[in-house]
Amino acid sequence: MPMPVEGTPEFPMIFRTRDLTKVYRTGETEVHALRGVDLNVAEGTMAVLLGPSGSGKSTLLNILGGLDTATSGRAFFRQREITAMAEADLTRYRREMVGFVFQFYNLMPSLTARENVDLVTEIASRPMASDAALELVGLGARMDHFPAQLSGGEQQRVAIARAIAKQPDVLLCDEPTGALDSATGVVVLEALDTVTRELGTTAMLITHNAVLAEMADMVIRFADGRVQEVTRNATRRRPRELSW
Ligand SMILES: Nc1ncnc2c1ncn2[C@@H]1O[C@H](COP(=O)(O)OP(=O)(O)OP(=O)(O)O)[C@@H](O)[C@H]1O
Repeated sequence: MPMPVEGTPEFPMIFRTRDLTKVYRTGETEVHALRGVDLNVAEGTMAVLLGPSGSGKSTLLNILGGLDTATSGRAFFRQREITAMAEADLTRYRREMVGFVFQFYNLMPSLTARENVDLVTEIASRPMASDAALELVGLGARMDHFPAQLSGGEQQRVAIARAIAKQPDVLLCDEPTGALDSATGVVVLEALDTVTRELGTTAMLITHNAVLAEMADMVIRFADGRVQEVTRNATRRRPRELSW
């Protein structure tokens, strides 16, 4: 079957970047974190980003998510140029469109799982119910538990529920299983896989585990601040089907 032509109305892009660069300056030192990134990510894609430590993966995700700004080049979210947004627009973009999941869960220890998710749903414009979000990640029975009463994997699933409860258009995940053993990691990735399939959410997932490439539609390999290679899988496999 021929590959669909990217960027057509039938196959629209959610993210596009053109010659995106990022230079961090600390005193006299310059770090070229991104050295010209050109990338197209189609709507509804599960993208996995692989590459050595320091190759620029987090920097790219942070710019796409409006947490950081580029030094030069352009990045678009659909028809909107992220790299041209003023601070207030970036904040609105981030709040309405983007869900983040990080390696560390950043839950409020004094709030239950449900209350942690409520924090986001209360300020979102079209949230799903917190209970429904927690059900989606398999924590329906644990909604009234505090973070200290939950395992690491369960806490990360609360963080995923929190990220998806506002029904973001895109979910950006920076090493979400980095702090978990592989058995727990599979459960967390299953939750991510399920919610993104059910909600049709585009996801970009940074990992050091090359096995996870198989759960992606699109695999982006980074090296030295550049996209070294983009490959596509005909089908995306369930995390539990992967051999770890
Ligand atoms: N805020 C910052 N100030 C200065 N340098 C930074 C900053 N953030 C990142 N860098 C540098 O930019 C480069 C790219 O970092 P980045 O975190 O994007 O890489 P990464 O591929 O995500 O790495 P890892 O897999 O270790 O998370 C690194 O050399 C890093 O030290």
